[in-house]
Amino acid sequence: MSSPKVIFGFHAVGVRIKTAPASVLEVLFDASRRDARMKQFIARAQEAGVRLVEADALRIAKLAGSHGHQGVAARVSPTQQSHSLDELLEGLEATGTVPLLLVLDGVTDPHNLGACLRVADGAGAHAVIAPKDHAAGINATVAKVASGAADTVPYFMVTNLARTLNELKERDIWCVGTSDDASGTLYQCDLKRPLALVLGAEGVGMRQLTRKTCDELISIPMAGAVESLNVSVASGVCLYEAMRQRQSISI
Ligand SMILES: C[S@@+](CC[C@H](N)C(=O)[O-])C[C@H]1O[C@@H](n2cnc3c(N)ncnc32)[C@H](O)[C@@H]1O
Repeated sequence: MSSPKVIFGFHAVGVRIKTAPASVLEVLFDASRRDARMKQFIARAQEAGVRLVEADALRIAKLAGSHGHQGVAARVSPTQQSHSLDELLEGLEATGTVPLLLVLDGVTDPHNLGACLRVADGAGAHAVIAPKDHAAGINATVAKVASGAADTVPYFMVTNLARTLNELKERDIWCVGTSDDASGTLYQCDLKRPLALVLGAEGVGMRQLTRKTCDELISIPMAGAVESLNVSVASGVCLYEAMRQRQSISI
């Protein structure tokens, strides 16, 4: 995963300071903001020993390339993803951890990818996997929307998604595809086993080959007039159902 050179927003910058302070080259903050959130942010940055630079909102907006910076932006060096997908899976196997993976087949909108990473982090997914072609990479917008999860959830972009799904199946990871026209539902599906949840692109859903490669297809019940959910919302519904089943929490 190559991280952005500039990240912005309280969450994205705060998580980077917390998880990889050495990669933070400098943090620019809007010196005219004197509110409690900014004061707390500055105190934590000082505690972590990162370089703080006072700046005005215009300079921060220019650096961030966006007005959604909340008065905070950071120049960061890329954090090297320390492992490959294989190494990650072997690590899970070695520790007896049941894999929970989110596979996104062609999600191109950075806001959707950011939201998927955020919910993957929330639900404890071990990685997000996407094809190299036809998918968004991690950029500053993704990092901002992900609120720090772009630094905590490994994102693997693979050359051939169908081949990767077959490799997951060889490792006994059950590949569950999601589509609003599938006859089985999420709630009938056993999500406690080693699992890859496969979601499709914003407009067209999963590609045919991806669909065919899945072990099972499921739908999320829709009670209203709208046919489908946004992909990040669907990711959240599926991942949290997996989390609920695994923790045997009743809701
Ligand atoms: C906006 S939807 C795409 C809808 C598209 N018409 C299709 O054929 O899947 C994006 C993705 O979210 C997931 N999704 C959305 N609503 C769903 C539902 N009701 N059941 C299962 N998956 C759903 C699927 O993975 C879908 O590919």
